[in-house]
Amino acid sequence: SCVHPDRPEPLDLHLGMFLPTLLNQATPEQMERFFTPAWNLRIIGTYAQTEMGHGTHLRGLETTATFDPSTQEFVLHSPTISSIKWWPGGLGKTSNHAIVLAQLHTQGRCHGLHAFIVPIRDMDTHVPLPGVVVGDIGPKFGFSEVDNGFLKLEHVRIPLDNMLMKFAKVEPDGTYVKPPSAKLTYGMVFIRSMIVGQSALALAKSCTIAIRYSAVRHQSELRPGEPEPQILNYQTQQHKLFPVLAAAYAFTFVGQYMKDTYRRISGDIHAGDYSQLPELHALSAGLKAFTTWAANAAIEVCRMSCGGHGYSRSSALPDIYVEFTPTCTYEGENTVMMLQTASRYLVKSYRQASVGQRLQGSVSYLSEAAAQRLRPRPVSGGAAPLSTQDLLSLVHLYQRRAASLVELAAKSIQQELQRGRSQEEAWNHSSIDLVRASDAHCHFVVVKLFVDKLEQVDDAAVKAVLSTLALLYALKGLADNSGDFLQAGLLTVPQATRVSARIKELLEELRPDAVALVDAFDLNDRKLNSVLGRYDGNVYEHLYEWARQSPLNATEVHESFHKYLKPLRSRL
Ligand SMILES: CC(C)(COP(=O)(O)OP(=O)(O)OC[C@H]1O[C@@H](n2cnc3c(N)ncnc32)[C@H](O)[C@@H]1OP(=O)(O)O)[C@@H](O)C(=O)NCCC(=O)NCCSC(=O)/C=C/CCCCCCCCCCCCC(=O)O
Ligand SMILES: Cc1cc2nc3c(=O)[nH]c(=O)nc-3n(C[C@H](O)[C@H](O)[C@H](O)COP(=O)(O)OP(=O)(O)OC[C@H]3O[C@@H](n4cnc5c(N)ncnc54)[C@H](O)[C@@H]3O)c2cc1C
Repeated sequence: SCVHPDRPEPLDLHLGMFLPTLLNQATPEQMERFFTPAWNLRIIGTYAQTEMGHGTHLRGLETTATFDPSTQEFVLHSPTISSIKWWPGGLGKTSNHAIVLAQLHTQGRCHGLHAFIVPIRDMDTHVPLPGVVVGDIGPKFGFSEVDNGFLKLEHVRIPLDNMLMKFAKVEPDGTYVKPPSAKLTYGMVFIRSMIVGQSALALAKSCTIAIRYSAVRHQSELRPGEPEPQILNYQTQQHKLFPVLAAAYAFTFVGQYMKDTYRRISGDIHAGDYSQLPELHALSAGLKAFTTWAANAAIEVCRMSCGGHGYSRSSALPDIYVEFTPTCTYEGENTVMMLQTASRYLVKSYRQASVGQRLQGSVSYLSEAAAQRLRPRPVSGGAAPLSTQDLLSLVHLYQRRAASLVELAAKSIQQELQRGRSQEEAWNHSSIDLVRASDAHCHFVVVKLFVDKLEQVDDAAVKAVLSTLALLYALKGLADNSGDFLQAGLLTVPQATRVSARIKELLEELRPDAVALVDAFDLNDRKLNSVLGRYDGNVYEHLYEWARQSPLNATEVHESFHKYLKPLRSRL
C-alpha cells in the first residue's frame, strides 16, 4: 500500500482518498490530466466532503457548484459559515487541490452531491488562489502530524471538465446526465474496507507490546516465598490479553476477506455490474464500525494491562490509541454505519426472506431463519445442546443470534408503525435494536470467517493453536453477549456457566504459545516503536535510556528553577 498505515501523515488523504477517488470516478481524459501529476506529487490533493455543519448527513451538505453555460464553468461557493469545508486531512497547508463534494446546480435544478476537482493553491508559490480561504483547524486529540484544514470558497470558478464525470455528466449546454446508479457517487467504500485491516494491525501491535511486556514483567507473589512471577501467569492478565490476541487474528482474516471482496466487487462495478454494491456497502460499513469499536476498546485494555509504563509514550500504546480512535468517527461515524447496515440491508433482507426469497451473500442465513419460522417449533423450545469445543456449532449459534436480533428489530419497527408512528419515527424508535442487529450480524461474519479460514490451514500444529484462538474468540463473545443468547433462547444458565469454565481452560492452554503467537505477527521493533514490546525483552535498560533522552534532561537544572521557583521562594 502506498499509504503508511503506521503513523498519520499529511499525504494520507492524497494517497488514501484523492488518488482512489480519481481511479473510481474520473474519465480517461481526467485521469490523464489529473492522475499522472498527482501520482508524481505535482498535484497534492485531499478529499473535502465534511463541512463545519455536516459530516454524516451528506444530503445536508451546503457547498454549491452552479454551472454557468456562458463560460462553461462551475462556480463553487460556501454560502454559510456552516458550509465551510472542515476536517479534510492535508487541507490546511499541504494540498494544492481538493476533490470538493458539492450540490450540483444546473439549468435551475439541484442534482445532489457530486465531486469536483478544485485547485486551491498556486502550483508554484503554494499561495491560496483567488476566492480560496484555507487553513488548519487547530490542535486536535491527536493526528498532530496532519494538517486537517478548513476551506471557504468564494465564487471560485473551475472548468466544466473539472467535475468527475465517469458516472454522472453535465453537457456543455448544462443538461444533466444521470449516473447508471445514484449510489456510485457516495464513495468511501474503499477506505471503509481498508480500515478493517487497520483495526487488525492496531490490535496486533497492541497485544504484541502487552503480551511481550507481560512475559518480562515480574510482579507480586503467587506462591509465598517464591520469586515474583511473570504477570502473564496471572489469570486476570490472560483474561485481558488473550481475547485481544484472538481478535487480532480474527480481524486479520476479516481484513483480508474485506480487501478481497472490495477488489472483486469493484471489479464487477467497473465492468458495469452494480448488483453487489449493496452487499459491499453494508459489509464495509458494518465491519468498519464493528472492528474499530472493538479495537478501540482493546487498545486501552492493552495499555492498562502494562501498568504505569503503559501510560509512558515509550510503550507506544498511547500513540497507537490516539492515532486509531478517530477511525470510530471518520469515514462514517460508527453508529451511523451500523444503522446503514441494519436499515439498508438487514431489515430489507429480512423482509425479502419473510416472503420466501432465497438470499445470497452474508445474509443468506436470514432465508434459513425465515424457513425455520414456518416449521413447527419443537415442544421443548429450549436451547440446543451447546458444545464448547465444536466451532461449527458455535458459528451456527452466532448465526441464530443474528437472525433473532434482526427479527427483533424488524418487529420493533412493525410495532411502532402499529402504534401509529410514521416510518421515520418508527425507525428512530427502533434504532437501538437496529444497531444491536448489525453488531450481531458483523459478529457472526467475523466468527464464521475465522472458522472458514481454519479450513485453509494445512499445518496441524498451527491449525490446532488457531482453533484454540477461534474457540476463545467465539466463547468470549458469547460470554460478553450472553444476554442476547439467553434472551433468544439459545443459551441456558448452566450452559453459560460451562462457557466461563471453558474460557479459563483455553487461557491456560494458550499461555505457552502466547509470545510465539504475537511474534508471528512479525512486527519488527521499528514498526512497533515500543520499549515495552522490544523483541529482545530488554525493557528496563532501554526504558532508562529512553527517559534519559527526554528533552527535559538536556540540563541538570532546568531553566524553570531560575525563572519561577527561585523568584517564588524569595517572595515567600
Ligand atoms: C449513507 C448515509 C449515512 C446516508 O446517506 P443518504 O443519502 O441519506 O442515503 P440513504 O437514504 O441512507 O441511502 C440511499 C441508498 O444509498 C445506499 N448507500 C448509501 N451509502 C452508500 C455507499 N457509500 N455506497 C453504496 N451505496 C450507498 C443505501 O444503501 C441506500 O440504498 P437503497 O436505496 O436502500 O438501495 C450518508 O449520509 C453517509 O455515508 N454519511 C457518512 C459520511 C462519511 O462517511 N463521511 C466520511 C468523509 S471522508 C473522511 O472522513 C475521511 C477521513 C480520512 C481518514 C484518514 C484516512 C487515511 C487513509 C488511510 C487508508 C488506509 C489504507 C491502507 C491500505 C492497506 O492497508 O493496504
Ligand atoms: C481525524 C479526522 C479526520 C477526518 N478527515 C476527513 C477528511 O479527510 N475528509 C472529510 O471529508 N472528512 C473528514 N473527517 C470528518 C469525518 O468524516 C466526520 O467527522 C464524520 O463523518 C462524522 O460526522 P460529524 O463529525 O458531522 O458527526 P455527527 O454526524 O454530527 O455525529 C455526532 C453524533 O450524532 C449521531 N448521529 C448523526 N447522525 C445520526 C443518525 N442519522 N442517526 C443516529 N445518530 C446520528 C452520531 O452517531 C454521533 O454520535 C475527519 C474527522 C476526523 C476526526
